[in-house]
Amino acid sequence: MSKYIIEGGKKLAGEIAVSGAKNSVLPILAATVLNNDINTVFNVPDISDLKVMIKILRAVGCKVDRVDNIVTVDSRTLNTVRIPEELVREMRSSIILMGAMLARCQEVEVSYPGGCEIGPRPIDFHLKALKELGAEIEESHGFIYCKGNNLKGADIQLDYPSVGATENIMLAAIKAKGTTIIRNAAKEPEIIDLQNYLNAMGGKIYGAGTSIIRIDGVDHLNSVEHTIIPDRIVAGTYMVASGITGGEVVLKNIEVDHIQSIIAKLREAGCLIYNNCTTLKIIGPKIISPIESLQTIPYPGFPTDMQAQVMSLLTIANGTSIISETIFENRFKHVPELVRMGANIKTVGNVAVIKGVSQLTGAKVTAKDLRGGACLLLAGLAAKGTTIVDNIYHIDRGYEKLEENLTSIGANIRRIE
Ligand SMILES: CC(=O)N[C@H]1[C@@H](OP(=O)(O)OP(=O)(O)OC[C@H]2O[C@@H](n3ccc(=O)[nH]c3=O)[C@H](O)[C@@H]2O)O[C@H](CO)[C@@H](O)[C@@H]1O
Ligand SMILES: C=C(OP(=O)(O)O)C(=O)O
Repeated sequence: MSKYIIEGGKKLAGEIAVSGAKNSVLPILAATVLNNDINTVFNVPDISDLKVMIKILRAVGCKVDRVDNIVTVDSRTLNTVRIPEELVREMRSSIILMGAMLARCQEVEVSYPGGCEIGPRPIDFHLKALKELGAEIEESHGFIYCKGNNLKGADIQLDYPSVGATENIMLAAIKAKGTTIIRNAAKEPEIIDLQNYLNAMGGKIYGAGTSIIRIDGVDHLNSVEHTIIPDRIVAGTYMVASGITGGEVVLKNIEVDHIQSIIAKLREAGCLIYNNCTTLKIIGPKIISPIESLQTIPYPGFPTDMQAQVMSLLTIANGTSIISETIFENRFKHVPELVRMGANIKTVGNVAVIKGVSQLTGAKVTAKDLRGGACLLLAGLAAKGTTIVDNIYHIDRGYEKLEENLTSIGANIRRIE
């Protein structure tokens, strides 16, 4: 198993260009199966989840070419509606293929998805919504068989603004007869990116970024070229790297509007942040201030995908911080690992109380999920001595050239296989 070895205590300084967003590229690549044509996607991050998505697309017969960060998918050769179980289980986003394949082939067979171990992650909203569009769904032995010869637009009320369910409905409804309305839709920037991709294909979708999305079904979808938005969570992770090391880091290729909630909390922690629309400089404080209350909330609230990374910063704040994780039931698996490094954190249910300590110390710790792994790496950058982070395949799911980027701004980090 690959590991990171980090010698902590180096101030980071320099410039990093942020990659394309994982949580945008995966649904958009799933959407390439919608038409019978060739689609090109730019600014694709080099992460392991992308490799899984490419394998899935090839497994259903698409021809996929990847040159640097450009991926071309020829979906004219799609030849099966069965998505291989071993690939679906590797990655949560594979479930988004359900809506896309249903729209393209009127049929799909898929197993329950994988993803981070951050809670049960049910897909009942997805299945209920697809049924409302007219799909017939059977579930047995962990497989879902879905048929939809005659999908019809529907008025769908989501119980929660689920990102994945909103995406699945957009994909399934794009070719349905008539109009679909999604109420209480997710408003994340990745939903807007998906709408832009689908509309460039000839879709008629309106309202992404608000809580009501309208999809007017169309008959034909054409070839498309699309550039993925910058990854707001990768940007946030590098911002914490600068903050926790008292560094001075400039980030390029960001969308400042997408990270306002992260900027606000890092300012509360004492970081100095200067930005224009696409570039941001973050200077870490000499003394990190605690954050009295941080709650993870659907966009534009503070993202659950940044909870662990900000917790690492608060472990060395000058006082007590409180974090409430409201999206996922089990997203504190990094806590016992941070405690091994000398952090003082107590959790009660979905609330973590973090009493800042003056210094973390290097230790051998294990990544339990993607962002929790990134949080341990960040803690290692600030800790005294050597930190070994095990199971970094979790981190590889979502970060491109992480050790190269961090080394280029002064970190002492290396990967051993
Ligand atoms: C709202 C939110 O922040 N969503 C995050 C979620 O998206 P992802 O699409 O994975 O999850 P959802 O947005 O669907 O889930 C939000 C909440 O709804 C529940 N739920 C969801 C679907 C369903 O059918 N039934 C159900 O009960 C989930 O258990 C969770 O508590 O994880 C991604 C990866 O970490 C993040 O990038 C997204 O920002
Ligand atoms: C948990 C994450 O991803 P996934 O939903 O793909 O597991 C994440 O991006 O933080």
